[in-house]
Amino acid sequence: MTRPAKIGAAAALAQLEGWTAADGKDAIEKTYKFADFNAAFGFMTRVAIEADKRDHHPEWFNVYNRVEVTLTTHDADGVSERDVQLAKFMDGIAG
Ligand SMILES: C[C@H](O)[C@H](O)[C@H]1CNC2=NC(N)=NC(=O)C2=N1
Repeated sequence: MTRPAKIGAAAALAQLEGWTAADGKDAIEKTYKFADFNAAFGFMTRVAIEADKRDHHPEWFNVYNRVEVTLTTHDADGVSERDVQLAKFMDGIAG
């Protein structure tokens, strides 16, 4: 796989809805809320399988029905198009 280019949080946010820039590092964040833990963990499971296929993984934190996600690309030292694509996948299945 080729090394991804850094596009930066601002360029990523221009292509997304409901995401914000992280404090202190070049990353994008979103908090998803689901009906209950089952729905939240179902979302995480679907994302986990897709993320592993892409070899591009989220930083995330879950309590009950809430999933806080941070996306960045270590190889790019910031946000890349891979983060935009994973964010769009997450938004597409979050319902
Ligand atoms: C060694 C491993 O393939 C790399 O660390 C991959 C894995 N998953 C990754 N996920 C994310 N979000 N960013 C990366 O730079 C990244 N790099």
